[in-house]
Amino acid sequence: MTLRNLIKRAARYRGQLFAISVLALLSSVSMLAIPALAGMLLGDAITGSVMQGGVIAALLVGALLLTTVFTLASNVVTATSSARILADFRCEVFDHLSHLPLEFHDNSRQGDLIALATYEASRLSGFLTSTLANVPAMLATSLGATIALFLIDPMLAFVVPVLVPVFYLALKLLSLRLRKLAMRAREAEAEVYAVAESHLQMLMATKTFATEQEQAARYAEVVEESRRRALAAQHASAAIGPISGLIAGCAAIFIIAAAGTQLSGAQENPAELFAFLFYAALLTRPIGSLSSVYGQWQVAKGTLTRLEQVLQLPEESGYGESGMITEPRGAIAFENVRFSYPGRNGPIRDASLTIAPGEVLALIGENGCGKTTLLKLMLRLYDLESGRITFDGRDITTLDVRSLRRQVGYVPQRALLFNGTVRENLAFGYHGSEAPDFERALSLAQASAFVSALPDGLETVIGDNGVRLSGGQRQRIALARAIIADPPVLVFDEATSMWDLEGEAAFVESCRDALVGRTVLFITHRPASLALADRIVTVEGGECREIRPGPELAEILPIPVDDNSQYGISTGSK
Ligand SMILES: Nc1ncnc2c1ncn2[C@@H]1O[C@H](COP(=O)(O)OP(=O)(O)OP(=O)(O)O)[C@@H](O)[C@H]1O
Repeated sequence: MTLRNLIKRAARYRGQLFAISVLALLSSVSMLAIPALAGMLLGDAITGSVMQGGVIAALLVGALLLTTVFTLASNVVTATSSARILADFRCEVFDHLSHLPLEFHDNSRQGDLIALATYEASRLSGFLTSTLANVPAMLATSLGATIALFLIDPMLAFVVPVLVPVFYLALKLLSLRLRKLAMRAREAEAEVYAVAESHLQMLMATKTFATEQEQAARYAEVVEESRRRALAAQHASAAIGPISGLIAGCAAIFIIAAAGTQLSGAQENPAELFAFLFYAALLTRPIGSLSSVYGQWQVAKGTLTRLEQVLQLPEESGYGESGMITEPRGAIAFENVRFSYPGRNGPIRDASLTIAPGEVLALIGENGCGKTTLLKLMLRLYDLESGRITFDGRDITTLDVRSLRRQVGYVPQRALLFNGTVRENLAFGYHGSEAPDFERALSLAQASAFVSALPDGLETVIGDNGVRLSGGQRQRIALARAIIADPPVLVFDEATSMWDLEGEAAFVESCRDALVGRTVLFITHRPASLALADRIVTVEGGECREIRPGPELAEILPIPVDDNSQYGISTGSK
């Protein structure tokens, strides 16, 4: 199964792999001439035939030159192809990972996936180009050397087949152990990536809790484990070459001894004796390499299995040509929606909710009741257990997910920014053909003042996750980004939770006009934002329930009734 997968995968690069094989073959063919010529040269030197010796020496230099040129060319093509294949593997793994459902990512370790897309992919490309493509040349050298030995002494015809099973058995025993060790080494290496990544992400917490020593100790622990496991695998792998070399060496001695009677006449023809010895020596090289190919194949098999495990996972459904949304209105309906995360019961049990185009709806409810989950379900980031969600009356499962998601400007609880300039971050979700209106979006998101105060304005680089900005500033950039995308539906998940009250009030004010005609869903408990809502819905016990203005709303809101009125919310108690 794995071999078939590898062949399928390698088929895409047959041109490059063929070129490597041919060059390596040519190199080994020219190399095969060397023992015969060297034998003749030595024989002539002993018998004193100087004239012929000059020609043979020239031929020998020619064979050496050819071998060097072909080996060089093969190495260059190997390096070029390996880099190409690695780049393709990386992109394929990355592309597949970004199309896998969120559920997969929720249950995976990022470090593990990064290891897969980087060093595991490089291992496989190396195996294909440096090892597999050289197998024909190794076989050709072994076969050529064996034939040459046969021609010199036919008695070997009986000796060589006897050696094959001995080789096979020794290799089988070694490689079984190697495969297990390589798998364990791979797991430990992935753990090193995972711990390093998590440590860097948690650096702020590490510093504020002053746990640098504990983190360093934890990292040293996984590094040590990885070192031990890698060493064990390398020892097993390193043993294969010398052990097979030893067997091959013993075999060469055995062959010489077995063919001793024939070679006793060597004094008359020393060229044959030398050629024979050189071919016997030449034979040990490809046999040693072929046996380490076997070991490397065991390691590559582990890598390939892991890659296939991920690459065979089905991508999110809904990526297709059909189900495009051409004239969005922004009507959304949840109909008896039920959804549970894997291994959990809930949080959404039977949620029904209808949102009209252009309506502004606030979702409230206690922590963990399922508000964010509802928004994610609307974006089809997870599949429902039962019920359905519609967009403009069409079941979202019949829509192209990209088309659906492009109708929605989603601002998550934690602003997701990357290490680029403010401008690049703002343009991240923009698909329009005209230049995006940065100024308007920044002004709506109350971000114009602070962005123009940044050292390079829009061109300021904001660091990983926008670390060089404050929490509220990050949220403003994330919000401006959603506005720039100009979608008919805007979804704000606690998007202003870090804003100062003044900024939030100004945002609400500017939204009154700017967001007219758009469907807006937002999760918030902040009165200023709630003031925007046409309706307020709470999520309770996995269901949605509308809250009418009145004492209930006053009870839910974490501020006095009088303060609510200041933001234009009617609690009905006056
Ligand atoms: N990826 C996940 N896998 C498993 N359970 C999850 C996942 N995401 C959320 N949950 C669980 O689902 C429940 C609802 O989470 P959700 O984020 O929707 O709550 P919320 O109402 O938005 O909460 P908050 O007000 O704290 O943001 C919680 O109990 C949470 O533990």
